[in-house]
Amino acid sequence: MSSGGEPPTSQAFTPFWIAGPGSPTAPVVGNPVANPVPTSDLGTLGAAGVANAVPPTMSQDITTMANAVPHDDFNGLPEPPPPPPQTQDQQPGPPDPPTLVEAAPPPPPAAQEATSLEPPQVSAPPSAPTPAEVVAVVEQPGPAPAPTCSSGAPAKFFHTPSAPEVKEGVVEKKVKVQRRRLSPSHREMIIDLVFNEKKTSREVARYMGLPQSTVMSVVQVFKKEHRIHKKTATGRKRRLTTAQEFQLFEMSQERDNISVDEIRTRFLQQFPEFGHISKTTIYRTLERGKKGLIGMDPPPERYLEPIERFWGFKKKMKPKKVGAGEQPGNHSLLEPSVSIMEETGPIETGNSEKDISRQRRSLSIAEREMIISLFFNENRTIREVADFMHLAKSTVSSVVQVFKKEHRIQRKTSTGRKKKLSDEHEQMIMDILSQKEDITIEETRNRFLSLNPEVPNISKSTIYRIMENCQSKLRARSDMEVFVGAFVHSTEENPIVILPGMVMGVLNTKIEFMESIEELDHLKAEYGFTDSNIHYMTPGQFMMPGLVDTHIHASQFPNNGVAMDLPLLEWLQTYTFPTEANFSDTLFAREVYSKVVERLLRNGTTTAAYFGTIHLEGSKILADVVHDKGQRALIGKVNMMRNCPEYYRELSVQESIRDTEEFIRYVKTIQSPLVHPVVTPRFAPTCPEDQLASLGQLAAKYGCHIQSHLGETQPECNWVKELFPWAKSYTDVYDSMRLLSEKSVMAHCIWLGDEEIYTLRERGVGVSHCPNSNLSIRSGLCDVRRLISHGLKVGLGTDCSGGYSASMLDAIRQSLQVSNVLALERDQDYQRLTYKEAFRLATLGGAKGRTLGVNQLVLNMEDRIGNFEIDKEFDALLIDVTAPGSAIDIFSKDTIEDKIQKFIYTGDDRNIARVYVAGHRILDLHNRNIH
Ligand SMILES: Nc1nc2[nH]cnc2c(=O)[nH]1
Repeated sequence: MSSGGEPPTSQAFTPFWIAGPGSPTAPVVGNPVANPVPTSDLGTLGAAGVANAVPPTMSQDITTMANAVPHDDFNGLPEPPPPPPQTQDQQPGPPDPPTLVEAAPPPPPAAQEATSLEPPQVSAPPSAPTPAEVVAVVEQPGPAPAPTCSSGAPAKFFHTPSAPEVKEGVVEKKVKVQRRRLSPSHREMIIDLVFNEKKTSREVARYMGLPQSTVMSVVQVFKKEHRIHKKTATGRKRRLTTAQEFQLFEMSQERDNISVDEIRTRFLQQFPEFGHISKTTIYRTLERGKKGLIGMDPPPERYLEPIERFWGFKKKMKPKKVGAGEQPGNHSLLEPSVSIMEETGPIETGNSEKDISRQRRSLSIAEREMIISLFFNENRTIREVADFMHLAKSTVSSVVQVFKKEHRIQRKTSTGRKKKLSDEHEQMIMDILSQKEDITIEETRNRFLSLNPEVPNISKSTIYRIMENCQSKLRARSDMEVFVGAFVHSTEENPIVILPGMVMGVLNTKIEFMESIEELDHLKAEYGFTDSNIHYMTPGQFMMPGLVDTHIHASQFPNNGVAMDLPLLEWLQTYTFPTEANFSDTLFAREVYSKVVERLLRNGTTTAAYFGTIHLEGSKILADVVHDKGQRALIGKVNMMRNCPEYYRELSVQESIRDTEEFIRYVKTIQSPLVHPVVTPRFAPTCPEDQLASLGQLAAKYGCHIQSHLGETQPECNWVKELFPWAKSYTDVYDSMRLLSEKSVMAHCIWLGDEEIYTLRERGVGVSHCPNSNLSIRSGLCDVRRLISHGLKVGLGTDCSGGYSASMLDAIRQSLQVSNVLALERDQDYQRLTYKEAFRLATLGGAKGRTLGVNQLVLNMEDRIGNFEIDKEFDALLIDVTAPGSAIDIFSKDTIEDKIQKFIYTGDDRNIARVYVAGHRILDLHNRNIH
């Protein structure tokens, strides 16, 4: 248990700035709003805290607050200098960075920047913790991730091949690979790379060190066995070969102004067999070309380890088997084809039936596959194949004949006719496959055979076939979804881009293509989808990216819409801490968290950065609920241990770090690509230095995001000055504790000096602008224009329940109103936020600074979500401005832009017809089906 005990039960109400130390009055568990309570912790608040905590009166109105912000915009001025380096003569500094008991592993990339900073060279403040007080983050290996496949198919359908057999005595590694017989695991690897990873046979061949024809023939045999025609079982487009990719890229380089249409025409002239190629494929290839990635595909990670083992692996060569009638030196079952071609002459053959069949039998599997491939795929004649492979024509012909026969007669393989499995047996295999996530084929076979002793054997490829059927059934449900109609999103260059008359394809989790409607037939041909896959949007519908709430307290949802009468510090003690204390009750936690996640999804929030409470179990429940409901999220277990009530605080730094580490590990074991832990020190006043420093280390150790509050109110800022007298600023407190990095999100950031803004920018920190909360509890007017023009990443947050609405549409509107108010107070040149910019803040996020290079999402997920770029995850909302009963009125003269604007200003959840996260439809208004 994290909580420091049960809340006291007195219902008396005394504002905490009136109540003296030792007069803790207590909340009632249940409805803290109806029974507002003072802090029980005034003693720790300190005199200055009390003085500074006096709520700002209404005389501290908009004018004074706005003017209090140092607002020299840097528009038109040279880039501001970076924050000056700290020197010895500066004020007393932060405590020494904590020492780890055991060396922490090198920080993950995102944390590296912060970690590599020099610690401030200043003397320790009076309250500096000793190293022993700082809790060490002890390295413990996390659980190994279960195997997954990049195509998103369940991990159970793939298994890592074991190291292939290698013969000793062969010098060239490549030759060594080619000379061995293909093991079943190699075949599976080939199948996996081609069918699941969509690698070309050339790429696979190069990667595995095999002749391309061998790879092709394995693929061909597999396709035949599984009756896969031209297109693969996934219905996925045919891939370009590396040579074709090069061709496309070279064509694009020939002239500056060459059009994609022209490239396409020329490409199809050169490769008429290709039939159709979409513009998306061409764009994507050109992109890869520009980045120098063509031909550079790294192998999927899961194969690196076995392959490395393979390269370093020396195995004793098996004694060469020489079959009856075979000449030593001629090729045998163990002799691979390449060495035969390179090292031996043609095989001596007689013409008798017996000789031919003996020769056929003695061919290696790879050779037979090569024959098949050359004959069937490359359309060589028997004679050409025989010449090329130094074999007798009759041998080649007999292999071809047998292959033809075998594949016309169902499931007859080279090992002889297989007994067809009964339907019950097939079903049993499917059951075995689905019982365990990461089951291997070998294990499946063993289990099956032990359950059915009457079955003498079953081949791996039969299991593969059953598995493949199983998979295609699974896929059939989630195969490509295609949307036709209007799309709206933001890019770095334009806050709103409207794309009417487009067609977008979504495959599994990602956006596969986005093209003009004229391309529909091409795309159908290329991807093999039909009208049944297409959703045609009505004129009242459009698709937009999912909304991203960068700051929300899930645990404050019970207070949503109440208790707005006190300013931040009093509001926390009176309403918020008592409410959060209730989350020691796990049933209550589940009830609230289910409701808040559903509410957010209904309102189109596909990604959220959540604060939970200090409770470990409750925070785990939040992660579970989010995962179950399919939302993308960062989940934080809150850390706080001072200046908060005794009944709601962590008891020690050790406990805080231990529980937080357990929480991080727990979230990681969920193994969801969507749900991640975020280290969450509540804010500086509630966290002493040693706790902050240990949390900084923990975040670095696990490569976690970090979230907190910064510069929300003036009393809070004054208080921080007193609590951390050594710090240059509030921001410096977090910076000194290694809490600022590209993965950090700081909420509010209203009362920041320029130096603090530079620091945030240098560290790549994202800012969550929470306009509703800033107005509702009167914290101040955040000048977002100032933050953006200084190069900060900014997104929007609802900050429920400081803000009274959990809807991001409300956050958009309030951000515009705050900007309007600022504009009224500033000179004429002040650039208000436009509705388009606010839309971008709520989806992609904003960053004008060129230091970051690209438009970065506050949650550091810009490579995955935020807009409709190809290959991004499909997090999207289908908006219907004509939804029955909605608050929007549409007229015949309304343009698509009017409709979008009306939705932003007057729409609500009734207009959000569907919600998609990572390609999954998790809400459909017509079915009301949040899972
Ligand atoms: N708005 C807001 N600010 C905070 N600062 C510290 N805690 C909180 C909180 O819960 N809400």
